[in-house]
Amino acid sequence: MGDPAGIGPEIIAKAWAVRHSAGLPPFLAVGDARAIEKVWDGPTVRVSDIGAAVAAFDQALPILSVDDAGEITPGQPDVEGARCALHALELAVGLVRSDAASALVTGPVSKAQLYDIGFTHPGQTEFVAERCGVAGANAVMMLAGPSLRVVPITTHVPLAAVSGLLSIELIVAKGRATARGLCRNFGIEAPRLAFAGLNPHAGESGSIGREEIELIEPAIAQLRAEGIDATGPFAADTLFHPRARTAYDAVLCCYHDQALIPIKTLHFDEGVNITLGLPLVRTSPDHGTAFGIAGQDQAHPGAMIAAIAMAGEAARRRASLAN
Ligand SMILES: NC(=O)C1=CN([C@@H]2O[C@H](COP(=O)(O)OP(=O)(O)OC[C@H]3O[C@@H](n4cnc5c(N)ncnc54)[C@H](O)[C@@H]3O)[C@@H](O)[C@H]2O)C=CC1
Ligand SMILES: NCC(=O)COP(=O)(O)O
Repeated sequence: MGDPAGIGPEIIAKAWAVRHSAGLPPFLAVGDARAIEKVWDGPTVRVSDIGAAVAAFDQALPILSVDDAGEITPGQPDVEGARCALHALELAVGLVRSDAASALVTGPVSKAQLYDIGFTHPGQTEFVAERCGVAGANAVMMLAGPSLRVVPITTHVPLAAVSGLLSIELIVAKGRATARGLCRNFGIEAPRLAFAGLNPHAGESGSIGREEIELIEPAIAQLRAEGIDATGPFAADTLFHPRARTAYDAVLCCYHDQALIPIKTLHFDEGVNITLGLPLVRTSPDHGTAFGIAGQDQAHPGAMIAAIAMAGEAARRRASLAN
């Protein structure tokens, strides 16, 4: 459910309300049931296992309730809410890791609130990866919309640290995991990866920065030697217009905003955050807690609906690959 004071509860309820027209697979919410009941007056049912959730899904939104969020006031996050969000995340990861559920869809959490309670991971991506025993470099944050998929190679780090964090090994690891993830989760058999440069004009042959020559080009060469269709580095400013987007299946970007500005500009109400490289399927709406509108019935559920739909499709595709 994410932070109980954010818009997570509302968009889950709104997704349930359109479950038939959106063709969503059965799902249950994990979190404090009161957070949903405060912002929505539709039918809910508290369940204690997945079987009960599936049986109830048609009639009411099933909730595996973690009743420990304290006083919940939409728009006003606090420490108890952050602890409840983390507790719910841990429970939900366990349900999927144990195969009781087929996929994990996380709600938006407040990173600042989580850091305040001692959360040491940059985000939920790295937390879930660790719980699955996957090294951070091999877990890929992909943001996907109908006409664009992007991957930030570095994620929640200060911009000033990006250049020092980029390495040939990291770029190759992200490229490999992205190619494999596009195949397993999206059914793209020979994915085309484009790499963005870090510097203006992709470094202008080294005169505006050397990361392209020293790091990105050698990484692309290594990926190509492994049979992966990797191209670039391209100047980031001309990578996202409609014609450019027909030439690749995903763009790997050097830092967070280089990737997230184009996807949120194009697909804010339908963007999905999917973690590649995990043994399980994890998706999330590609937006945050939106505390400023929580509890006001203003939250658009589109990205949550798309995240649930993508999780269902990826789980089905992976199951068919395994058989
Ligand atoms: N996957 C996750 O858990 C994510 C969590 N966050 C967290 O969210 C918190 C707030 O971050 P912000 O940068 O303010 O981003 P945000 O996405 O929460 O809000 C940015 C703007 O978009 C609006 N907005 C967001 N989702 C909306 C929706 N579904 N319908 C209508 N309007 C919507 C908000 O009202 C606000 O004006 C931060 O603490 C951040 O850590 C941010 C991104 C992803
Ligand atoms: N901006 C994307 C984002 O914050 C995703 O974070 P998380 O899914 O790793 O928690």
